[in-house]
Amino acid sequence: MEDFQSAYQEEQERLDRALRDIDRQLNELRSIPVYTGHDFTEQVLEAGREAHRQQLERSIREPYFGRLDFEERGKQVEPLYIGKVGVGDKDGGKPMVIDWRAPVASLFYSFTGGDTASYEAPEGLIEGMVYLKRNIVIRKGILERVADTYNKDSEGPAVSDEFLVYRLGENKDNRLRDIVSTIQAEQDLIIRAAKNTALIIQGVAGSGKTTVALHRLAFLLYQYKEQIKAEKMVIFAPNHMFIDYISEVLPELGVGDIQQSTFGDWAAGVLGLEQAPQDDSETLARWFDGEDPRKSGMNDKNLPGRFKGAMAFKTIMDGYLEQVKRSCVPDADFEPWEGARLSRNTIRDWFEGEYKHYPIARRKERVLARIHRWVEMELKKSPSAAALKERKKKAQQREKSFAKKWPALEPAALYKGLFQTASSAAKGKDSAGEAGGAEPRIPGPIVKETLGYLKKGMIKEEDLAALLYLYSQIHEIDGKLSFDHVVIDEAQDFSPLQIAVLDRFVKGHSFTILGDLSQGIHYYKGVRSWGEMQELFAPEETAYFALMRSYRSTMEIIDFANEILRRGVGTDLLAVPVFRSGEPVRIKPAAGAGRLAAISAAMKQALSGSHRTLAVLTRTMREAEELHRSLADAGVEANLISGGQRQYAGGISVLPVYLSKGLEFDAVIVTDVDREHYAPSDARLLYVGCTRALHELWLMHGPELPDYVPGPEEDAEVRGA
Ligand SMILES: Nc1ncnc2c1ncn2[C@@H]1O[C@H](COP(=O)(O)OP(=O)(O)OP(=O)(O)O)[C@@H](O)[C@H]1O
Repeated sequence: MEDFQSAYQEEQERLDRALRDIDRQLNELRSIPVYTGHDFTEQVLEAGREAHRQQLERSIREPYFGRLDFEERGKQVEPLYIGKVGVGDKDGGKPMVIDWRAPVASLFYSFTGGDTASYEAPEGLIEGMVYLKRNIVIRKGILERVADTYNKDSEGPAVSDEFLVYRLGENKDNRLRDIVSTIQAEQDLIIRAAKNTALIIQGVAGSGKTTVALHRLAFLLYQYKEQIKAEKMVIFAPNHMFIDYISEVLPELGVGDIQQSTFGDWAAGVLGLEQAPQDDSETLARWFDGEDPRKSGMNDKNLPGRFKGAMAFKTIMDGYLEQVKRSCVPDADFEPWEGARLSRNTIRDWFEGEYKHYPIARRKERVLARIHRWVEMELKKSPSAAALKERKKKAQQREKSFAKKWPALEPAALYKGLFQTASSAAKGKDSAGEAGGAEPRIPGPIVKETLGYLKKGMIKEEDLAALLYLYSQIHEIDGKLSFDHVVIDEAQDFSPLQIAVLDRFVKGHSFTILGDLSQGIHYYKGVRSWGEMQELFAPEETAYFALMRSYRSTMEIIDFANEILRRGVGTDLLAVPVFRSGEPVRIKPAAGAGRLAAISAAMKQALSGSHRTLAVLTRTMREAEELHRSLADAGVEANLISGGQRQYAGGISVLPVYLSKGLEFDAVIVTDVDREHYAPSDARLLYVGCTRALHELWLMHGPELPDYVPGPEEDAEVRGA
């Protein structure tokens, strides 16, 4: 106790000094008149002062969150204070606060006990000894808490989780938050991994994947500030509501301007589509409301989304593109007027020889421009002004009609051509080889269905990766379209082709790809193993990480959800909980006439404590709508969340499980947990629902629980296990 008091006293004194110093620096900066003139050098200096002012203003509210006493070999022990923003000493000496992204700050995260500690600095490996690791909570300039997670002199555990558990026990509002003060060693490795590597991260539910990805972006911007720009980085998220949910983290970390998009929106922009095709949420709604092709005997290879996302489909497209290239140049000489002729062989030589290294649409452009130049040279040979005028007119018309003889080299036209060729080949009008249909071929039902809607001018989400691939083969991907770094969240729902296509838009395979195979609920698309994505890169271009610890939910909830996975999926990707205990999982009957009353009672109880967010999860959108209506009739107010939703408001939400992916709530009530709603193949879906809960989980069940759900008595066993 005495120790604690002296630590608190010490930190209070140090904080007072730090705040006085920051305040003095701020006042000095504020006393310099703001420059509004036109001198460029002065403008740059003013921008620098403004950025510094903003940093100090952020810093004065919470200057730092951690302290590490480190003795670098051969030097003296020094207390290092670590904050979200680095603050220099007023007199230009040692920094008063070290930015959490600086090399030395990595020790604060990576040190997990032991006699020596080391970190990578630009000048090489620095070794030494850690004496103290301390978490310090400061809010609005007031010291609230001091907690030592390591003290070399104490007898306690090497590094304690106490502060982490305190942080995890807090209730959440409607936004994801930064975790700079409690980043764990295994997360820090990912955050600080080198830029030019395709990182593939398998992380159990609640292991911090989304959070880690956002911190990694902030790290990359700090570490590689000369090479990358915020506006050239993108995070692909599953839907707009999720983008809203994560929108606070980057500003909290002092980072702005990073693009946040869905794959569909971005693809629509590149392809020049007026709007993104049928939103993923519509496909999901249809799928979960009953249109499940597995029921009509469609297998994995015949599922359009899986087929069109496979690398075998790229091979088929490559075959077709080769055919287009071969037959692209019109099989005719060009004759601008009688007596002048450019042979088809010359034109083909230009196309296939000189311009070979250009993408195909560029080649066509170049050839047509060259023909035009040739015409101009020929025109100069005209015998008279009248002949010149006459020839010019004719040549203009004939150049136009010659250009029209070329096929339209645009992704949509080529894509349709591919399916038309495949259709003719299947009808035996054409040989399989000429159809670009060298094995493997496009399955007949997919050809028929796709052609059906392409002819009506429609495009589906499942076609986007292929269209972008064709785009990348036809056009140059210029600087405007390329990225410095790409983050893909919920990557288990991405196809290998999507990643392969994105690879063409990103420099140096600079990817952070995160997902959880146990949450792969989109059976009609996505990957079944990370190997499918690793294969896209050379071994030295990629690295794989697994995050097994789950930080979101209590031990009771994680043990319960693990059991669903163990029984229903048979996977060994089970989450390891942080030692944080809470309420037992409640499994209550709620069927027939008493269903609504039971759900309302559970909601009331779940909200009786300090919980701020509650989700009531149904299996389908239709059921969510019905339940929301019934609750409103009974006077219970809640937000209904549907597919197109752009914002997440917090409070009480009613939504289908599949839309809750990526989100989290203080308490979760999953309704209708019975065999009718959750088939044997739905264990992953139920797992997603259960792992959304931070502190409390309720399962409201019908007559018979699915086999993979532990019953009320068994749950006690699961907990005791
Ligand atoms: N090191 C940490 N310290 C404190 N909180 C953490 C830490 N890591 C993760 N969390 C918290 O755990 C929760 C889950 O994080 P996040 O949503 O990023 O996980 P996820 O792996 O993307 O989850 P899911 O796959 O289930 O969507 C968040 O509340 C986050 O703040």
